[in-house]
Amino acid sequence: MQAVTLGPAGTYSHRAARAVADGVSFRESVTAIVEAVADGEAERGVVPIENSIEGSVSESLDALAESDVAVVREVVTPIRHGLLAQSEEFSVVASHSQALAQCRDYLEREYPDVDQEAVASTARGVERAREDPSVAGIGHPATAEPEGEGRTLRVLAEDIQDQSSNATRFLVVAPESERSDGGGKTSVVVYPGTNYPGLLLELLEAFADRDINLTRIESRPSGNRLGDYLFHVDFEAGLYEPRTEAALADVEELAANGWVKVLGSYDTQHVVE
Ligand SMILES: O=C(O)C(=O)C[C@]1(C(=O)O)C=C[C@@H](O)C=C1
Repeated sequence: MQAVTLGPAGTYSHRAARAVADGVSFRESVTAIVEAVADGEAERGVVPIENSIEGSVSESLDALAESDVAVVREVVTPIRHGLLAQSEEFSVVASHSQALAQCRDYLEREYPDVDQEAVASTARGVERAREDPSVAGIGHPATAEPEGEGRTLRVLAEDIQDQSSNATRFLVVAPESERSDGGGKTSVVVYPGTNYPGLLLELLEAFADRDINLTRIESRPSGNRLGDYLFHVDFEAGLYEPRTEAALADVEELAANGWVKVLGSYDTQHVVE
């Protein structure tokens, strides 16, 4: 199985993708990854969806809501950041915005005068540090060694994330035709297309009445107008279960003026390294 994920080589997404695919190639954004799967260019895509410190990756949520793909697995992996540079003498830290945010307190405490630069991925920041002595990157410590040509960086500090138990959840996306009914979890996106007192309560009751545990609910702007939202809902039940069918029938009814996108059922895989 071939997968596309966020590049270049050495990103945390790459580490997650390696656990589910034999071959991995790269794109520059999560939107491009989801599009590659939707357009049939790739069999699988691996995108970060949520981090235990920084919360949701909104670009991934929006790409899932906008494209016709299925979710076939989730991968949860610990994120332990290192600070990598040619020497202690740097004036810029370059990394993915999520990684910079996960290390906010550390950077403010240890390097208050250093500028922060958001780049497309942690590996892209490490690449910048390899080329430029005034730049440090934040990334997996193993990326201090280049995969091919290039300078080996010093690992100036390890475990610099603001909470020791930092973890990111990735979703594995597949073509829509591979959507599965089997699995312990299911993801749906609901656009009610209406707004009245108690709407959200009714949405939640559809699951509560069937004793289905929600693991996440996240609202995102629909993009149509201010105050108009769609909801990403993840829950602990499979589409094959009658209680899920009953809950989703209620959800379809309350979204009669909008739409419900069922992304599919899947299981969780924990990847330690
Ligand atoms: O830049 C990377 O290494 C990525 O794979 C992206 C990403 C993210 O978007 O959250 C993945 C895991 C970490 O939380 C930090 C960055």
